[in-house]
Parts: sequence; C-alpha cells; structure tokens
Amino acid sequence: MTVTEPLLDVRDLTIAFGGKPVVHSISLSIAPGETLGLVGESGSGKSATSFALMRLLPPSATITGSIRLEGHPILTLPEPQMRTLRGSAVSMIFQEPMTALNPVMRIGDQIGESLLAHHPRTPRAELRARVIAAMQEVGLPNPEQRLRDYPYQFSGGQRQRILIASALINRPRLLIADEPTTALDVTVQAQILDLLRKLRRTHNLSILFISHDLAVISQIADRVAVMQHGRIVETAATADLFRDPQHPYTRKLLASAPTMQTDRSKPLATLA
Ligand SMILES: Nc1ncnc2c1ncn2[C@@H]1O[C@H](COP(=O)(O)OP(=O)(O)OP(=O)(O)O)[C@@H](O)[C@H]1O
Repeated sequence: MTVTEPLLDVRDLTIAFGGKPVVHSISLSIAPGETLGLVGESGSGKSATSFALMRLLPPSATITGSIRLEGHPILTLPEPQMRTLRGSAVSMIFQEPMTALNPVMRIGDQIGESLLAHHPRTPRAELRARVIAAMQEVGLPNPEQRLRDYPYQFSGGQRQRILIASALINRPRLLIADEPTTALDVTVQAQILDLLRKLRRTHNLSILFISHDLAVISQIADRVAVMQHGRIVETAATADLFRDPQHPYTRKLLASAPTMQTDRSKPLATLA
C-alpha cells in the first residue's frame, strides 16, 4: 500500500434487505489517521453500512459494490481471512456497551479474550500485563484490582472504555464507532470523545464515527459524510460543511442542532 492510498475505500456500495435497497450506491474513503463522521437520521442506513464494512450483515442482505480495507477486498475475501482482519485491522464499538459486554464474565477476561482471538498462545503473564496496559490506556482506574470486576460494577462511561480497550487491544488501523456516546450524559460523552482523540493521535488510528448528532461529530471528525435515505448527499471537510452546507438536508441538520454555533461568518471554536 502506498501512503497516498486510503485505508478504507468504499465504492458504489448498495445494501438491500428482501430486495429493498436501504443503502444506495454510496462511496467514501478514509485516510490513515483520519476521522470521518457519518451523520444522518435514524434509519438512513448508517449501521447497515458499518456492519457491511465488518462483513457482519445477515445472509438475508444483498451487497454489491466494493469495499477495500488496506487493499483487501472485504466483500469477496474468504471467511478465515476476514476473521483475521476483524479485530486486528478493523474493530467496532457500539452505543450500548452493556449489551456488547458479557454480564457474567470478569472484564479482564473479556478484554483478554479479544487478544487471545488473534494471539491464542499468549503466555498468561503477558496476557495479564497487556490487559492491564490496555485498561490503563483507556483511563480505567486501578486496573490490577478492577480486572476481576464484572460489567455491572462499572459506570456507563467506564463500560464504553472497557469496550474501547477490547476493540483496540490488537491495534487495528480502523475503528468503527457507531453512536459510541449517544447513551452517555454530556460530561461523560466529552470524556469519551477526548479519549478517542488521544488514541487517534497516539496510534494514528482511523475512525469512522457514526452519529445522528452533528454537534458531536463536529468535535471529532476531520470530514463529514451526510446520509439521507441510504444515500450520501454531501461530503466535506467539517469546517467547510458547517460554514457552507451545500445540501438542503445538511442545512436542516445544522438548523436542528440548537447547541451548535451556525454563524457561518465565524470559525467554529470546536473545530480547532
Ligand atoms: N437485518 C435487517 N433486516 C431488514 N432490514 C434491516 C436490517 N437491518 C437494517 N434494516 C433496515 O435498513 C434501514 C437502515 O437501517 P440502519 O440501522 O442502517 O439505519 P441507521 O441510520 O443506523 O439508524 P439508527 O440510527 O436508528 O440505527 C432501515 O430501514 C432498517 O429497518
């Protein structure tokens, strides 16, 4: 792969369920270290798109077009190779961490399981050290003691940190974050966004950040793709999108986000 090649390159991706298209010929790309925001209202096809990138859509879905991740053709790759890429090249975090965590498994074992899925022969002491390091990196307090705790013993924000630790322990190059802060209150949301920004910097991580909330996206994305009814109607650098939205739907999204500064004559403080 040359440095100019995108990490993720999606062309003309169409997804249909029962013959009914829900994603229509979308194209997008993400460069190494870049964060692309994907915004759109509920049902616009954001999650279907993200599951297609992981090749985790149910067999009932018909998918056409192409998805290349670090040059790998995701839609035609044999399943064993795809399993290798999941976790090690691309990982995903979701809105509700509680449902993604196993409630009866200690969190240290859950984070360790992600590592073992790709490195099954990791010696026990090394596994423990890697889990503790991963917990430290995402800001979980007292990792040596807390790795024996269960998910219910953590707050919502801490549970999202556990999932982030799990998702990143194999150092994937792309993180798909599907509404990762939607279930959290505003203060905790800001902390998780801070953490993602820090991890992006430290690891040159690319992020596909999915949200219905343009105000949240503006705090993290370098570029934004706006999705409506399964189509990407506009893609622009975040600052440009806010200053000069081209599509009527983008303008509608901007207008319906009252907490956001939409005065186009001034740069957005949050985009610094
Ligand atoms: N497994 C499935 N079977 C049938 N239809 C599906 C399936 N998954 C998604 N859909 C349909 O695809 C469309 C897009 O859904 P999707 O979940 O991708 O939207 P979204 O933008 O992520 O919305 P939300 O923010 O509410 O999750 C919806 O009409 C949904 O009902």
